[in-house]
Amino acid sequence: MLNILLSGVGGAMGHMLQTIIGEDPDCQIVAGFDINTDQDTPFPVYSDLSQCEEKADVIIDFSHYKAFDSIFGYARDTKTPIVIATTGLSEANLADIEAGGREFPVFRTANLSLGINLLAKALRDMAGALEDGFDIEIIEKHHNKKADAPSGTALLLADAVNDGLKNKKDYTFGRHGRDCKREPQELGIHAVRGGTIPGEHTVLFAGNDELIEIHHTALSKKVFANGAVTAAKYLVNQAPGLYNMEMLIEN
Ligand SMILES: NC(=O)C1=CN([C@@H]2O[C@H](COP(=O)(O)OP(=O)(O)OC[C@H]3O[C@@H](n4cnc5c(N)ncnc54)[C@H](OP(=O)(O)O)[C@@H]3O)[C@@H](O)[C@H]2O)C=CC1
Ligand SMILES: O=C(O)C1=N[C@H](C(=O)O)C[C@H](O)C1
Repeated sequence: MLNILLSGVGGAMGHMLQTIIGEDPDCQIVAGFDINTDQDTPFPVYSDLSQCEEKADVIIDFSHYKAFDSIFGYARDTKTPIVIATTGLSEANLADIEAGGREFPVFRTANLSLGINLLAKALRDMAGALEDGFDIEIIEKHHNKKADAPSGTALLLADAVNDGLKNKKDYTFGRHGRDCKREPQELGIHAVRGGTIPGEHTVLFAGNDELIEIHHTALSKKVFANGAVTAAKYLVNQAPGLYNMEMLIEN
């Protein structure tokens, strides 16, 4: 039985994880973490993890960038493997993750779907081949409750494109004004928010008289929750290090 500490219990993903883990005979949630501990759960929820007496095999974190120091600090102190799905992390947070990976297993990805990660791989190859003459723009659409913009996935896809380019692009976040003509070195990233959209990402390669559009739609939040449980099962068997979805897929 895999014992999980769930971070972000009261959030949209926290609720989806409780459903998915509840249906999995090989996993259970033994404790939770959230800023709000007044949750209707069969396991204890802590806002201060120094109070947590339960021992988890792995932590799954879908919370908020402001929660990062608490949840990651607990993982580091207890050497508990952690799957970090939260987006909007700072450069300092990423440096902590890098350092933490030298001491215990750390899995981080901005998107736990198989499709987005296969797409990222394909974009790395495509970008180099289309380098000359194509302008690249990324458009992401999410629900109206999303805190961060652009999405972590849009940045993941932009980084994958840039990895494949000899001449790296500069990211331009949105575009408005009377004097903002597109420059060739720009890679535009645009965020749309509304309703309950679970997550859509489109990468445009716009050339002369031709347009390539590569599109991914998450049809529900389930795809992320299932991906998180798969990542947790994979991570508990790993040595200290940094892990991501591409590594899991290739495993
Ligand atoms: N990598 C991936 O595949 C995916 C990543 N995500 C990411 O996961 C994160 C959560 O998403 P989602 O569930 O939709 O967001 P929600 O806003 O619905 O949930 C976030 C939860 O974290 C809690 N929280 C907020 N601030 C703190 C804090 N300082 N300390 C502890 N807990 C806190 C919230 O409490 P309260 O409501 O009281 O503020 C809430 O319960 C986001 O960063 C999102 O981008 C989402 C889906 C897929
Ligand atoms: O907040 C969300 O909902 C999502 N966040 C992730 C992101 O920022 O890329 C992943 C997914 O698109 C859903």
